[in-house]
Amino acid sequence: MTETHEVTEFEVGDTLELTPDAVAHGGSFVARAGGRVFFVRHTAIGETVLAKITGTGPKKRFFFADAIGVKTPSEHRREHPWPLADAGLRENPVGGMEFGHLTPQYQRELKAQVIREQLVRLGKVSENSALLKLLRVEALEPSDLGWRTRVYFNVADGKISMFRHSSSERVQVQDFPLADSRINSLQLHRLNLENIKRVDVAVSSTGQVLVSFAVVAPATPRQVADDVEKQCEQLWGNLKKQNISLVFAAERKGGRRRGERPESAVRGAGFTELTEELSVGDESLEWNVSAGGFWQIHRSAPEALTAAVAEMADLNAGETVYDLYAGTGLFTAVAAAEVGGKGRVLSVEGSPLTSANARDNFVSGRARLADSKDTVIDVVKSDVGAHLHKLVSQVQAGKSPAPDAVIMDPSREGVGKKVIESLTALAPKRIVYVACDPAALGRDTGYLREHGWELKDVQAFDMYPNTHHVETVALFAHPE
Ligand SMILES: C[S@@+](CC[C@H](N)C(=O)[O-])C[C@H]1O[C@@H](n2cnc3c(N)ncnc32)[C@H](O)[C@@H]1O
Repeated sequence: MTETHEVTEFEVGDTLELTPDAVAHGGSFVARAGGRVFFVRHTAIGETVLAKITGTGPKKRFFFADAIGVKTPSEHRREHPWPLADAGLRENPVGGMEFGHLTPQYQRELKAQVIREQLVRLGKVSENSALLKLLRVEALEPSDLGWRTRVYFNVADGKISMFRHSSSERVQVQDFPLADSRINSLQLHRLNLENIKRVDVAVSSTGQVLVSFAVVAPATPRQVADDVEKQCEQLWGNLKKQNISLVFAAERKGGRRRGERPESAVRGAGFTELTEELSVGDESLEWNVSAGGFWQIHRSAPEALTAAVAEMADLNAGETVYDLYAGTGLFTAVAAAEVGGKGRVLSVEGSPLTSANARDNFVSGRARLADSKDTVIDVVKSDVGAHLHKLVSQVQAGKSPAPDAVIMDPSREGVGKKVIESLTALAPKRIVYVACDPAALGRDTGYLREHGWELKDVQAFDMYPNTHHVETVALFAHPE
């Protein structure tokens, strides 16, 4: 017998009462009403809200909605730390702090639920697995604010601004509570930024501040630089003494023509790269990172992630390691010290700028410890999939050493099927997967399991407090 359910027709703009019963990947919550599924933002599991429908899925099979009023609040609610991002105070709040209305501990519980759900649903890991039952998302620091060392602002009417949640509408801002206090203390909102489209600010662990301005044509970086530098000096005093550098570059629109040299201007302290540092015992590792090059954005991420990766990779002296999606070489440096002078590390990164940073960091020796002084480190600028494809035949022909372990830390889209096929052919003993998107990790876990790999360990870190994002580190190996 077929059961029939009455289905209510809904339209964008309708309001209705909803009580979510689960958290979804992406920061919304799942609720059901009138035979339909709703993905509701700015709420929590178990609370009843008045929600307004903001969009629909294909054939109106599901709907997107925003909570616009709370009828029965969750016990996990708190006052949002940033009124501009508080959906309780305004419709269409500023984005970037979509979990701010929830206590940090509850945010971490939700993130753990999302990781578990993606690993079970897409990765086909058993929901009864002890690894998933024991999974907790660890806080990196006591405070859930002030952790971002990299922030960008758009410019609207000459003033720094940020986008409303899922919108291209910009709102002028005075500060950003997730930003490191050194960024907020610059009071960038006091600058008049005519002819500037975007401002990127980065502070390093060594106390440098790099402010990059994207200049809109027909104005040129040099035309804009003197005026902005003057304003910055009035606001912050002598830039060299303050260790602040200003970089002005033409806004990049659809890439540049071959051979075209971008005009740029540098003012203040004059550096265009930041030096990042990580203490390791009595020594320290250093990496130079260009403006626009990749570095982990949470202040404590390098320490937490290198510890988790080193523990899971469990490297031995003399081993060969691949560090894929290697950035400026954070994990390459740690792996090189573990495998020592008789080992080797292959560091593959696709961005020309970031890969050039990595090369320089290892050639100069700044990212080497005494133990890795003589380690062979090959820095390759390439797409990971394309390079692994080439390596499979080289390794099989005995022209290149097979990897004992692979570390991979892709961008949000994950690694995909082809990379996993190549890795399976290369047959490392361990694969450590650092994932910033639980859905991509879930999907890739499914592919890895299809190729005989087993999930052996999983740890998660709250590297993005007050947002729905989370970082997961997973270990895969073949069954014993
Ligand atoms: C999340 S970052 C990780 C960087 C590094 N592991 C770290 O912790 O500093 C991912 C890096 O992968 C690079 N990347 C993304 N897709 C790539 C691809 N298909 N091939 C090579 N590199 C890629 C990006 O440029 C970025 O530097």
